Order: sequence, then structure tokens, then C-alpha cells
Amino acid sequence: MSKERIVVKIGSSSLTNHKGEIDQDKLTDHVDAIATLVGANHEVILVSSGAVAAGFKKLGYPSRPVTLKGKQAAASVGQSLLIQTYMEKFSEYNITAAQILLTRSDFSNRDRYRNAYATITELLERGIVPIINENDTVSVDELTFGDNDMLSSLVSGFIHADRLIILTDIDGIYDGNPRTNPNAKKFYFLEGIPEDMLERADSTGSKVGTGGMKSKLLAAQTALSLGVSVFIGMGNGKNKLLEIIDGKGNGTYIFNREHHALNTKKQWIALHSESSGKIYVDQGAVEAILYNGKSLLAPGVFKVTGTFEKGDVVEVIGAKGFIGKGEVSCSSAELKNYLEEKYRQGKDNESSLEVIHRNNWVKAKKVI
Ligand SMILES: Nc1ncnc2c1ncn2[C@@H]1O[C@H](COP(=O)(O)OP(=O)(O)O)[C@@H](O)[C@H]1O
Ligand SMILES: N[C@@H](CCC(=O)OP(=O)(O)O)C(=O)O
Repeated sequence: MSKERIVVKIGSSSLTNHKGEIDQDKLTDHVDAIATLVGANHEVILVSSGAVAAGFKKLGYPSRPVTLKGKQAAASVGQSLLIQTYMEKFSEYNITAAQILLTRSDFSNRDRYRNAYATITELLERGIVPIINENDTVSVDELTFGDNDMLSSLVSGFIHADRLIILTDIDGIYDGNPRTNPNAKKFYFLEGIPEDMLERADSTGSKVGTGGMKSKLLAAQTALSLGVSVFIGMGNGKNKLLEIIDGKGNGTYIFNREHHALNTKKQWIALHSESSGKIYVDQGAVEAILYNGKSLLAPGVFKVTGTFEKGDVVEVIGAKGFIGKGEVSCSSAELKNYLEEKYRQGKDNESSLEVIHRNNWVKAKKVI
């Protein structure tokens, strides 16, 4: 078996009980399985939920809090308890773990994104298991990853993982919620996530988790688009993760033949960057950049909005709408000057100003 880089995401329901405590047996089982993977020479990054679910009892809440301040207070207590427990259990295997708490803005800021990448890579090179969670105590509703399923898929794309394993309290994806529909049928393999499955998916989860199966399907779709294959399911015992990568897991395997990994820079442009403006292009430019792999040059541009500098990211708009995003090679002022000159002279300038180099361009997932 060749060495793989594997992201393992563990949901709250697989780490805690409904009273607001860490379930020591469940957590130990996961640590045993991760240690087995590390022992087999694989690189493992753990995305662990459970901070809110592990902390709320100590704050005197009878069940998972629903207010933002309640969740944030519970998370600050629960995260410490979780990490303390992980550290103790991993040390029994002589494995060092590292805590990494991320917010959405750590991804949208390019320097912080690069730093996070460098840090995680360094930890992996030194045989350490990074344990990632959202920094719940400072994240606000509008600025979250949504849930840890999405965080785990973004992390797996970002560090070019070979696969993402989402461990949960159910043995895979069904065509309906098996807790409410006993006739629901299980999918053992899926090639991509069909749109109708996403539309029908249920966002009801367990009492301690968030998002239900819908958030897992959305996360799987994102991971696949970044070239990472996905497993969603459960398991028991120290060999459960090895069995999953060996194709014998109790869950659903999801893969995608078509998608290829996007490099880190293109992932940042596509998924995390904020757009500083819009560039409207004609049909010739649409064909050149979408279908012929060319860079975008100024003669294909007919309108520019917003103010941007070289290196900023803009949206590109064709006749039928949004077609992709790219990092510009020139400023909005240069481009607007070019257009003014072109209209004054009634023809294109001799020099072809480059607007977006093809290496800095990412086409929209759905091109209209
Ligand atoms: N189509 C489906 N297939 C499988 N599980 C589903 C489906 N729809 C909803 N669910 C529910 O999703 C739950 C898992 O989601 P969640 O509680 O958020 O997990 P976690 O805490 O592991 O993130 C399952 O226990 C199940 O009740
Ligand atoms: N960051 C939160 C995770 C919330 C979440 O996504 O939970 P889950 O659906 O159980 O993966 C916590 O640690 O409680």
C-alpha cells in the first residue's frame, strides 16, 4: 500500500455523548485507528468537531446551546478538554499532536492562507498529527466555514490530500434519512454527487452534530472538485481506517473520474479570494479563455467595473453571466485607459495588454 496523505474528519456525534461530555471509548477508538495509519507510514490530518458538544455540560446547559454566545462559550471549554484528551491518548503511541484553530478569514487572506499551508506541511514532515477545528470562540455567523464537513474538504484540497474520510454516526449515504425512513437504500459507491441527491438531502443531524447529510454531500462535492476522493461512514477498532483505505470500509465511497487537482493558488482564487471588480468580455474572449486555454487579453474586454491593482482577483462576465475568476496582470486604471484609447481611435491598440494570465484563471463550476 503506497503512502497517502489522508484527512480524517470526525463529527461531534462520534466523539461525545448527548449529555455534553467526551465519550472516552469513542475518542480512544479513533486515536487507536489514527495511530495505526501513522504506524503504516501514512500522513494524517485530523479535523475534529466536538468542541461545543464536549463543553456545554460544564457551563450548566442541559443540551447543545443554540445562541452564538452559548456555543462560543461552550466551544472554548470543550476545545481545551478535547485537545487535552487527544494529547494524552496520542502520547501513549509516542505521537505528538498539534492544535490548529482556523477561521474563514484565515483562508480569504492570502498571506494567512500561505502560512497555514506552510505550517501544516511542516508539521506533517515532522511526523506530527495536526488537529484542526474551526476557531468557534471568535468566528461569527457570517464568517464561518458553515460546518466542519466543509472545513475538512477545504483543508483536504488545500494540502493536496489523497482522500478525505468523514467519520460519522451512520454507515454511509442513503437515498433518504434512514432514521426516519426505514426503507431508505444505501449507496456503496457514487461517482460524483448527483444534483438531485443534493436537492433532496436532509440537513437534520444528530442532537450534538450540525448539518446532517446535506452538509456532508456539499463537502464531498467540493473535495471531489479539488481532486480528493471521499469516504463517508463509520467503523470500529484500530484497523477501521486501514480497512477504509483498503476498500473495505462500512460506508459510501465517492470518487470522480473527471476532476483533477487544482494547485493551491487556483484553489485560493476559486474558493477563498474576494473579488475587487468585474471584467466584461466578448464572445471571442469567452472562447479563448474557456475552451482554448488562452490568457485573457485587453482586446476581448469591453467594460470594467471596480477598482483593482495588479495581483487582485476579479470576476469575469461573458454574454450569459459569470464565467470565472482570475488574478489580474494589470490595474483597473491601466485597463480603463486602454479602453478609452481604443474607443478614441476606433480600433485596438497595437500592444496587447495581458489582463489575466491563463495560469491565474479558474473557470466557474457551472458555465452558463
Ligand atoms: N440521506 C441520508 N443518509 C444518511 N444519513 C442521513 C441522511 N439524511 C440525514 N441523515 C442524518 O445525518 C446524520 C449525520 O449527520 P450529523 O449528525 O451532522 O453528523 P456529524 O456529527 O458526524 O457531523 C445521521 O445520523 C442521519 O440521521
Ligand atoms: N466547530 C464545531 C463543529 C460543528 C460541526 O460542524 O459539528 P459536526 O456536524 O458534528 O461536524 C465544534 O467543534 O463544536
